[in-house]
Amino acid sequence: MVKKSYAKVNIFLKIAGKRGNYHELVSRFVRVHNLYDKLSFIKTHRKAFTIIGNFSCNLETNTVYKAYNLIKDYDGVEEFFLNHEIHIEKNIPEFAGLGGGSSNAATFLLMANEYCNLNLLKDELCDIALKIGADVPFFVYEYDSANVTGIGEIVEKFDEEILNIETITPKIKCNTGEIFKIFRDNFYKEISKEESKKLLSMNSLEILKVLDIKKANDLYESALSLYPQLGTYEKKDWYFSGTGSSFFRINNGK
Ligand SMILES: C[C@@](CO)(OP(=O)(O)O)[C@H](O)COP(=O)(O)OP(=O)(O)OC[C@H]1O[C@@H](n2ccc(N)nc2=O)[C@H](O)[C@@H]1O
Ligand SMILES: Nc1ncnc2c1ncn2[C@@H]1O[C@H](COP(=O)(O)OP(=O)(O)O)[C@@H](O)[C@H]1O
Repeated sequence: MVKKSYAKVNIFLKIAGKRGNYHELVSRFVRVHNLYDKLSFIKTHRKAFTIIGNFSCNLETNTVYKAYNLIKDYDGVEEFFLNHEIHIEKNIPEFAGLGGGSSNAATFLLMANEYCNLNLLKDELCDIALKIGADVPFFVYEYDSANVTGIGEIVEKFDEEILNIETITPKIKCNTGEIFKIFRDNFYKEISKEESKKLLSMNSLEILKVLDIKKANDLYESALSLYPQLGTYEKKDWYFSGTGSSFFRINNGK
């Protein structure tokens, strides 16, 4: 019972509006094939819910624990996790804009659905996923590439060639909430409907040909103003994922 839990990057990330304290996104999410954690369920006699892994967070804030709490009342789930430990081999850096925690929660839901015979449909898993975090639905659908809108709940598969993505993650702990706040106060702008339609229809390689790092990610300038050290990692053909701190480039055809 082992499953890979992939990282993602945001090829582009634009803001389309406000929803309460949140912001609506227009974004292309793409799975990073060579960067993943591994989740496994291993039989145990411990008789207590257990997650084993190299995290900086405590159990209560772990996304996998949040996911467990949302499904534990389904038949057989509690019993299953009294008898199986969850092991997570962490390779995706945290606070990285690579969605590691969100990906782990989605992978856990997919595995629990299978091994506890819950028979939940993807759309039902997506409703649960959204309660954990905005990026979790993307990972539940297991698409290589998708257009993601709303605050993350609208996920539409995008057909394109598999991208060979290289990432670097500076050791800078970017705070997502702080970055959105600076954006709202100092850099706020909304993408137009026409621009949004255009980007959502273009493939990722085309998009990156026409956008530079600042135009591709509306949150980059806000992140840079909070964490100026990020600027030292800026290089030609590299882009910024989510709220950072990771930069990425595409190596297809190189
Ligand atoms: C912007 C993205 C794009 O992938 O950044 P990364 O986390 O990947 O870097 C994500 O959607 C982030 O989602 P997630 O990391 O789950 O954010 P949350 O923990 O839910 O939100 C932390 C805080 O950021 C702000 N927030 C988050 C998401 C959003 N669409 N609008 C917001 O304004 C809110 O103030 C919220 O309290
Ligand atoms: N299973 C998990 N793996 C990694 N981080 C987690 C997990 N559960 C909760 N977190 C917490 O989530 C935050 C980072 O989220 P993560 O998804 O790794 O990165 P990002 O939001 O930068 O893409 C940190 O506060 C981290 O401690």
